[in-house]
Amino acid sequence: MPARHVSNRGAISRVTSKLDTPLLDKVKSPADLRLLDESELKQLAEELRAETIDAVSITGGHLGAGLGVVELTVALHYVFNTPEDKLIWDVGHQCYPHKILTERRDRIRTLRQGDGLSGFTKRAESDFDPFGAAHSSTSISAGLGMAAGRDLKGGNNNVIAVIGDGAMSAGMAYEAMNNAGHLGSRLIVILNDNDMSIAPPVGAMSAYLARLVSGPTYQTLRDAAKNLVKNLPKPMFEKAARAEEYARGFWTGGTLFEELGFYYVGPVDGHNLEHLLPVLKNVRDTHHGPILIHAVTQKGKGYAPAEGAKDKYHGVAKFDVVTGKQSKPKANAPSYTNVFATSLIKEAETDDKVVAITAAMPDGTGLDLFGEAYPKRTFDVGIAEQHAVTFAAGLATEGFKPFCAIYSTFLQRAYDQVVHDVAIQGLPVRFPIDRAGLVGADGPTHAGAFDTAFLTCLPGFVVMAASDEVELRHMVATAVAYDEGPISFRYPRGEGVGLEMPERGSVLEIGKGVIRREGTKVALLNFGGRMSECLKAADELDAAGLSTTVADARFAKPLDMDMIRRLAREHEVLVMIEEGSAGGFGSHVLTRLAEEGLLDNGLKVRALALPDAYLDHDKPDLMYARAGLTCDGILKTVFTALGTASVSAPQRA
Ligand SMILES: Cc1ncc(C[n+]2csc(CCOP(=O)(O)OP(=O)(O)O)c2C)c(N)n1
Ligand SMILES: CC(=O)[C@@H](O)[C@H](O)COP(=O)(O)O
Ligand SMILES: [Mg+2]
Repeated sequence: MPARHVSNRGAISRVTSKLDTPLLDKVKSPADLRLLDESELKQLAEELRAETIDAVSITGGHLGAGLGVVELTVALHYVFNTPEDKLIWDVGHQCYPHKILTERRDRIRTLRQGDGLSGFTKRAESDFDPFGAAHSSTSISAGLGMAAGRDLKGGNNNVIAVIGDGAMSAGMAYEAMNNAGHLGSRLIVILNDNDMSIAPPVGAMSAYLARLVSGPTYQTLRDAAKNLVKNLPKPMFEKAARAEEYARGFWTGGTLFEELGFYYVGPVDGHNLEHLLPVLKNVRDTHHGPILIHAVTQKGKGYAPAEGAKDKYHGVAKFDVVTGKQSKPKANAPSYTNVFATSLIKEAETDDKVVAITAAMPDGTGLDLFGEAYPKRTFDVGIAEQHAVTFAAGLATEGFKPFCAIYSTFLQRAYDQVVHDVAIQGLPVRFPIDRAGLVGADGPTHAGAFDTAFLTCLPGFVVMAASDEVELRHMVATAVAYDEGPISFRYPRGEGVGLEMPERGSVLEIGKGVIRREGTKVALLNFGGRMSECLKAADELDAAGLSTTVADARFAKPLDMDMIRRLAREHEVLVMIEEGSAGGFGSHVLTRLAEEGLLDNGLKVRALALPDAYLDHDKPDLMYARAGLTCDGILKTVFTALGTASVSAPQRA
């Protein structure tokens, strides 16, 4: 049964460009691009860069990465016969120039908006997107699979995977390269080395690449490369194949890649079409493989505000093109991320066992702040979530209190490590889970939908969710104090509700929830970030004469069964609400109610969770409304349970 995708089917404006782009105007698709003369491509790239900047200034999104691959995008679609030749973008956040060149320029200003273009590559969106992305380091595996499929079918098309230096720090990339080297498939990997991840890169790989790029050969080549590449033997590998070593380590010797069975070509200047085009043509026409082209680029290239920014404008709000000034909405309250980071810093002041781990997301998780306070107790392991979890487990065996901070969606990548290396051994690793629930513009690939379900099924795991920023501060303190085994606490992307914050969190009693307001007929049992919607619904239910209790479960494991039994016995309707998929909090409550016979006496019980579907990107509130997880959805559920569906929600003033 195909997975369902739910999106807003409303109309959306297709704002078109007002820029003067005479060459780009001729290019609706790569077929048009390939009609241009090579001498026109430099100007086309400049127009494409301007269009990308203008579009993202309106939509916001991932700008820096796309600016870094403008020339590469033009060269790849010019040399290769896309979409027959498969072009895969790793992570896919750099795909905006690609989308503009592949029949989507007229929609590029709908990027990341409801019913608009996805911010990543997406199969359902275009034949030019052979593989969906957004989580990093998948492109080589997918490309190798396509190459193997091609060979089985006797096909002859090329497969090209473009992967960044950051994405190359993930284990999956090596698994794929190792297999590619073994298979000897005709696969082209382009390492887009801009010496940047989201933050400056970490790890031995980035040091290795820096050596290759800074090596004397490359430096010399960069000056003389123009002549050299023009005289490059065609195809270069046939001529050099006799000198296997020479062929594999062409120009500068990418030993690491050669050992994995790749022909290494590079480094080449990824912004110089006169370098790129002959190399890509040669690689296209050779029958050797797999080949890795090491392209050196600059994230944010060609836009001064991006080039000058520490994060190279990796992810931006709408901005003024002239000044680069981003228009970020004024925050009404500190973000959950900031509350987590400041709370952890506070705890670490008096507990030197507290350490923190991030997988290449220091800013996004707030561990950049923790790292400023405690640099020796902060570890950025690169885009390597699997390693991060087991590394944290190792720290826990040494008596430390590791806070392994990974977004919900990215924690999915390390699930076996969570089970095998942490849970089964009962190691006290702490999991701060940011971006829990729906995240909005990043869409289904980044939704934090499944962590409650995949953690509550693990014996010995303590699973918490913060219903506001004060609760989050308490949960950080609780996680520091709890040393009996693994513990997680989830919290949403964005701002808190604007509460007065205690200086320091209080340690919560494990497995105990709290009643926020007392009623007698309806009970709303909330787990996580829907608390404000529950309180709004309770106001409306009270106004409709339906006295309503609101409880904060705080824990999905262990459940506060004393409180749940009381709610079930003392109310006619019990509704559980969570920002997660089925199989999580509500499912476990239902199971326990059934086991204890609490469903036998006519209790009207409903479990509100995310639908069994992938929700396309939009504003989070609209997505939650579509999921039935807002005040109106709760009201509708209660009235239907009471059989008073005809009683519509009281008309609001
Ligand atoms: C598995 C996974 N972890 C983390 C992220 C968050 N993330 C998005 S882009 C990025 C950096 C990618 O660096 P690189 O591959 O060098 O691409 P660049 O942005 O430099 O073009 C990260 C860590 C992700 N998309 N997937
Ligand atoms: C492309 C990618 O995966 C990250 O840049 C992600 O989009 C960050 O998400 P936040 O904006 O929620 O930090
Ligand atoms: Mg990079």
